Order: sequence, then structure tokens, then C-alpha cells
Amino acid sequence: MIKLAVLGSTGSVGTQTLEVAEKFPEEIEVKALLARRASDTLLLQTRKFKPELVVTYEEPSKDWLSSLPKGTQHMLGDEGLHAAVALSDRVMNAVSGVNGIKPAHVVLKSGKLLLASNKESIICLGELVKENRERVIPVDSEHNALFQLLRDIDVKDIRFVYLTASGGPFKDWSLEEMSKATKEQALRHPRWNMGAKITIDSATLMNKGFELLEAMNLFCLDMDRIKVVIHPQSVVHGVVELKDGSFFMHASQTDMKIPIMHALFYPERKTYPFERKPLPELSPVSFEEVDTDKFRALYLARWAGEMGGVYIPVLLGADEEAVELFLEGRIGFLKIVEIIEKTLSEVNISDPRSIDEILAAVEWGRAKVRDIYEREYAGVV
Ligand SMILES: NC(=O)C1=CN([C@@H]2O[C@H](COP(=O)(O)OP(=O)(O)OC[C@H]3O[C@@H](n4cnc5c(N)ncnc54)[C@H](OP(=O)(O)O)[C@@H]3O)[C@@H](O)[C@H]2O)C=CC1
Ligand SMILES: CC(=O)[C@@H](O)[C@H](O)COP(=O)(O)O
Ligand SMILES: [Mn+2]
Repeated sequence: MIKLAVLGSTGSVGTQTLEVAEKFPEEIEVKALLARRASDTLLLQTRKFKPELVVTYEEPSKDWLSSLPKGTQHMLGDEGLHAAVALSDRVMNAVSGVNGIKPAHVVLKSGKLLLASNKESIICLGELVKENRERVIPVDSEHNALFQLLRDIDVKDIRFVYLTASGGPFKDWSLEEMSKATKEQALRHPRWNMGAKITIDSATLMNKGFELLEAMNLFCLDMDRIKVVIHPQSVVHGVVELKDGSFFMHASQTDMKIPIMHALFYPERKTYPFERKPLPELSPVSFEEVDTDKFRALYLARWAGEMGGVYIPVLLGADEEAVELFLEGRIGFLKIVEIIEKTLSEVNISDPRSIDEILAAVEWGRAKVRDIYEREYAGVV
């Protein structure tokens, strides 16, 4: 029996993880659920799965607590996080954005298996991730695909590894059109139904920049071995080009429950218990070059990756804050990346040497974006 904790259980990946778990009641026991708010969704999940523990970061109301099923204990904050990890042997980290860094750190230090959906943590905990490679199973669709492909390939035979990008909603828009893009347009991802933060990152292509840094840490690959290619259908999730001219591709219908199920049971394979699409419905499959002049986020992520050290957590914090400013209607779409670039150009703090210093550097990036916003953008949308 797999003892599972789901961190970020109420979000897009969290709920899909529970959809999979529900199909395998004999094999998966949900021991703990964790989310930020004591929401109705979390309460319903708790009543359905009856975990030993439910954790929130927000103080629940008396009504909410009294509605918990018998046998489910509630804990608050980081104390609850540690208890949730202790109860389980596999932990799905589906907390969004930089809030997922601390949970990943706790899991990596615990000796438990990390099912890594949150990518921000993989990007900024590079050394710890590399030291614990055998206990990290990627869930991000491209990395889960590459994880499956790379296990059967000799590193010396690899020419390039490709991350596929849908191109987001603005793939074919001009910069002029993108400068006027609304929040609603940016949140309309052409292929995936995801949380707001990653959806905006997909629209700027910062998501793919993050995935490049994620792949470097997960697979110990040099940056110049990793390419990004536009693949509008989101059916091929990862590609490995070998020196002999072969391309190995991993494909599946566009459904996060496939990599989630793979990670939940790895190394065992289970039968997909949801509706399948026949192969012809997955066609056509096409690839295009990325327009890096239009999607400068990719360049910035590569640059931060080359600089390394403090530039990585600063990039993460700056992106989180700039995306929030856009979602609050305070800055235009193209200003997200512009303000991140300005933040990176003003870095004057040292490389972090501990988790606390990593989190402080993330906060520095967030605060610097707010400073730059107040200085140069406030009142100008
Ligand atoms: N969605 C997808 O298809 C994919 C997502 N990912 C990655 O997976 C992660 C999750 O993404 P997604 O599911 O889309 O995100 P969502 O925004 O849909 O869900 C976020 C979850 O995190 C919880 N959360 C937010 N802040 C905190 C906090 N401070 N403490 C504890 N819990 C918190 C939320 O709780 P509450 O509901 O109470 O606010 C919610 O359960 C991200 O890092 C994303 O990049 C990767 C590949 C695909
Ligand atoms: C489902 C998943 O893995 C996302 O990270 C996805 O990659 C987002 O789509 P984009 O390819 O548009 O960034
Ligand atoms: Mn992805």
C-alpha cells in the first residue's frame, strides 16, 4: 500500500492526483492533505479520503474544524507540513510557485520519495535535488517524459534533449498585440487547464525557461544540450536526439493524469483508468522554431542559468511578483518580462548557502519588483 501525502491538494495537479488515487483504493492510501486555505474543496476532499491529517496555512473556522471526519486531525502551517511528510512514503508536491520550495526541501531532507510537480523548488534546490536524484520522480509533463526516455539511453549518445512548448495563447500574436493582451486572454491556455501562475508563465514562455533550468538539475545536463521547440498540439512531451540521427519521442494524450499516475506508481505501470483517445486523434504532430525575440523570457532564464547562484532564486521571486502585478491589472503583459529583466540587472546580494538564504533571495526578487513598480510603473498600465 502506497502511503501518499498531497501538498497543494486543492489545485489543478492536486485534484488530478486525487482523481487517480480514487481509482486505486486498494493500492493508495491518502494519509495527508495540505493546502493554503481551509476551503470547501479541502473539506470535501477530507470527507471523501478521510486522511489521518489535514494541514492548512490559514486558521480554519470552528465550523470547518467541526465538519472534519472522525479520525482526521488538523494541524497548522509548517508543523503540519513536517507531520504530513512523516506519515507518508510518497509526497506529491503540487503547491504552486515559490511557496512550493519549503515543502520540497522538507521532503528531500526526509528520505521520502518526492513526486515533483512544483518546478520552482527543483530549480533553486539544485544541489539537494542532484544528491537525491534516486528519490525524485518528475511530474511536470516534459520532465516526466524525459525521465522515461533517458532511463534507456546512454548519455554519451545524446546530441540534444528537447522540451516541447505549446507556444501559449500568444504564439502567433505580434508584439504590438501582446502589449494589449488582457488577463482573460493570457489565462486562456490553448491546451492545458492549470493554475493561474503557471498559465501566465506559459503565455510569456517563462514556464519553458523554468523547465530548462529544471531539466538541468533533474538530469544533470548542460544547458547547451537542452533545446526548446514549439509543438502546438502538446502531444509529444519530450524528445531526445541521438548522435546517430534518431529522435526518440514520448507522446501521450494531453492529460496530466498520465504523468501523475506514472509518478505515483513508479516503477510499476498501471492501466490508465480514464477515457483514452485513439492514436489518429492525436494527429497532426508538428514542430516549429521559437521566436526568441518575441519571447525574451527564454533568453532571461538561460542567462540566469549561466550566471547561477543568487540569480536563480531572484528570477523565481521576480517572476512570481511580476505575474501577480499583471493578474492584479497593475502592469501590461509585456511588462512582466521587462520588470524581471530590470530586477536581474540590479542584483547586489550574495549567493545563498542555505535554505533560509535561498528563501531570502526569492523575497529580495519579489521586493525589488515592487520597488521598480513603484518607481517606474505605478499608475501606468
Ligand atoms: N497544473 C498543471 O497542469 C501543471 C503544474 N505544474 C506545477 O505544479 C505546481 C502546482 O500547479 P497547479 O496545480 O497548476 O497550481 P494551482 O494554483 O492550481 O494550485 C496550487 C495549490 O497550492 C496551494 N497553495 C498555494 N499557496 C500555498 C501556500 N503558501 N501553502 C500551502 N499551499 C499553498 C493551493 O491551496 P489553496 O487552494 O488553498 O489556495 C492549491 O492547493 C506549480 O509549481 C506548477 O508550475 C507543472 C506541470 C503541470
Ligand atoms: C502540463 C505541463 O507540463 C505544463 O508545464 C505545460 O508545459 C504548459 O504548457 P506550455 O508548453 O505552454 O508551457
Ligand atoms: Mn511542463
